[in-house]
Amino acid sequence: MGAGISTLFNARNAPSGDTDWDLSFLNPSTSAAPPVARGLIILNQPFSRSLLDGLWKACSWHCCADGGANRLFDLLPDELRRSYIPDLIKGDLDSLRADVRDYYSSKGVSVIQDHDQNSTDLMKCVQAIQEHEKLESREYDIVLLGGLGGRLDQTVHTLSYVHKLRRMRKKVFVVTDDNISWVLGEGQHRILIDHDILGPTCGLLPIGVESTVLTTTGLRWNLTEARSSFDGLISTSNHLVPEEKYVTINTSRPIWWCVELSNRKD
Ligand SMILES: Nc1ncnc2c1ncn2[C@@H]1O[C@H](COP(=O)(O)OP(=O)(O)OP(=O)(O)O)[C@@H](O)[C@H]1O
Ligand SMILES: Cc1ncc(C[n+]2csc(CCO)c2C)c(N)n1
Repeated sequence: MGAGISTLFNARNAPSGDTDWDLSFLNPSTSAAPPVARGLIILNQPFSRSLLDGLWKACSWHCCADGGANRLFDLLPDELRRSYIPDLIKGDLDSLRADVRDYYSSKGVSVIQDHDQNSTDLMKCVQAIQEHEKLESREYDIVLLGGLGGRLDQTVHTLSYVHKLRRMRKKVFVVTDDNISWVLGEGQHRILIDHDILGPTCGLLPIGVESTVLTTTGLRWNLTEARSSFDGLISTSNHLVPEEKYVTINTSRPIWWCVELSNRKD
């Protein structure tokens, strides 16, 4: 594959469909300054302190989707709460508690109520990050904390919405205590694997497409020009190979890729 290290953090300018992925922002022991701007959207789902700490540091803009602010507030001890002040709380605000709203308002956080009943709080927050990008004239990768694995309708919404966001060529990662996952657009991908934080399991999920043709390297059960579909073959419970530095995936259509996060329980 043609893309070298210099394009690692520059996927938007990479040749279409030829993308390198670096997840070093997940590793708290990686001290390098963030090479890209990232926005964190905290959704209303449980998450651990260690996951929050890592993602908070990796992102320069922080937003809570409605009840996501309750999660942030409740997870932090009083003396630490003031070190984790989001830039924005946004949603229809049917979940945000009054005490949480009062606390963050008193710290100067914008709390924006959007009553639109045709868009979810997740969508409202992505809209906010787009507005922020315009103001700052720079693009942000997006990290969603939560959104998979709770209510099935919300989970499918996250899968669908992030699948649709790929058209904007944004990097959108969905992170939970169990997984990091994102949509690989059609083409060739090379994913740098830090075995200290990723694995052992992973999956390639043909959600939102009729079918896709996959060729992989770096997995225990590789695929070669194999057609995958929701109604047919799906690679679940696959494994990373400990000796392999990269996983490569070629896909003819967009596909959800997920990889387990290790050492994340606290
Ligand atoms: N059980 C869940 N499973 C998965 N994601 C969730 C769940 N609950 C909330 N979320 C995510 O967190 C966001 C904020 O949720 P919150 O509970 O504050 O509002 P909601 O009324 O449930 O969501 P919405 O208004 O978006 O329908 C949601 O937009 C969704 O992305
Ligand atoms: C066809 C259709 N189905 C469901 C909803 C409900 N809905 C979707 S997003 C949202 C906002 C939640 O904060 C609500 C209530 C709708 N509008 N249209």
